[in-house]
Amino acid sequence: MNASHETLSDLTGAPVATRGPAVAPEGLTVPGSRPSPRRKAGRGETREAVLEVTDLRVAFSREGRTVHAVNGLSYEVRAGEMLAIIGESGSGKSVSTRALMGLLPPSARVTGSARLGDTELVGMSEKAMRRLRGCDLAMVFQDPARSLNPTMRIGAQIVEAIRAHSERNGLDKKGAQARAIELLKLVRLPAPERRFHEYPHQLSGGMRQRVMIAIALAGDPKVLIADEATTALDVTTQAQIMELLVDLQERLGMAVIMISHDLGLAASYAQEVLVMYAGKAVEYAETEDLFSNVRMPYTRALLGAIPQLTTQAHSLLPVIGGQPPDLSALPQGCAFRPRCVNAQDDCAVAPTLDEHEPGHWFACWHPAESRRTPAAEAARNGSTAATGTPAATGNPLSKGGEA
Ligand SMILES: Nc1ncnc2c1ncn2[C@@H]1O[C@H](COP(=O)(O)OP(=O)(O)OP(=O)(O)O)[C@@H](O)[C@H]1O
Repeated sequence: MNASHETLSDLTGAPVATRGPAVAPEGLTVPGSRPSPRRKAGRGETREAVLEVTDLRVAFSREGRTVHAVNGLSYEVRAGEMLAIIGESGSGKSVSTRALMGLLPPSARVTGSARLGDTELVGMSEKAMRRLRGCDLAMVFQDPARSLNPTMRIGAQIVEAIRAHSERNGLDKKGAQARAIELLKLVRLPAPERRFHEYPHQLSGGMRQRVMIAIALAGDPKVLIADEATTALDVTTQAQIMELLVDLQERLGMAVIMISHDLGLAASYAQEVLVMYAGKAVEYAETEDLFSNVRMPYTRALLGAIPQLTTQAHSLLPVIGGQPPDLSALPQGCAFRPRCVNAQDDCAVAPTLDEHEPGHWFACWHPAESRRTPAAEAARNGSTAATGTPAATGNPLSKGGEA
């Protein structure tokens, strides 16, 4: 844990969010007033990368064929920040993160590198992975009802998770119970002492997801992966859970990888966004930069596939014309070529993911025109100075972004 961040006991009972973004009356952070995201490449980045993924590949053997689900994925996540991984269904979002957790079936072959601090995750033995999983690296899934044991009280489930890490935390049963209550307070479950003794079916969907987050926090993770963690929730609860994650990430100095098909959520809460197609990163930038200056035709298509970027659109899965590629017979060149409005003959050669503008990476020979022309930049800087507010932060989609 980063020493500059608060400890768990500092946090429980302490007032919420004493620095950083503005605080809503209920103590929840306000997405529109979040601080500007920072990025490594040449912008004076100060925060450390806690997870560095390099050329990650995952292939499954299935019925005599090889399914190339992840095809050379690289990114990094820093302490206290959120990276959103977005993309169509089947683009490799879940497989790429499950590979980090060692949660893939034996038919999966994982290569490349994923370094969590000094620890290499790829190729790690199951025994070592069991020690690390839920500890340095934790995951929250879409359906808390299925992840929780319906026959166990929630307190007992959290205590079990804490006790699983007793080698590290040195807590006996009583200490673990006290910590479980602290965790329930930390995730702002109402009436934590009472809820401790309740069963999952007595809680709402949002409360159950808070319990799952408490379990994920039991090992004091450096990186929390939220795989469609709010998809099953109504829009209001979704926002509350996202705000909770943002708050925890900032206060505990934890990095969060948010996997989502919801571009609006990514735009509202993440510092950086990585867009995946056919198991590859095709666009990668700070959130505001990406959504206000989309260069990759696939990202544009994803944005264009959302009928209206209103709150109602939050649960819609973007669907774009044409079929996603067959991952066991990927086409030569750019995998998006058959569906791309800008495709030309030279797309038969695969473009690499390059940093075409400072901090803005994309893999395309014929991208959309950049909005970062000198004139546009001058106008943009002028308008930001004129308003005196972090106009470029928050949810760019709701501020007349690229969509
Ligand atoms: N066990 C498996 N064997 C073979 N192929 C698999 C296996 N698990 C996943 N895949 C394939 O890997 C590809 C990527 O799947 P993944 O679940 O990562 O997609 P995703 O982007 O998370 O999609 P969604 O948003 O629908 O969850 C898919 O084509 C999927 O069919």
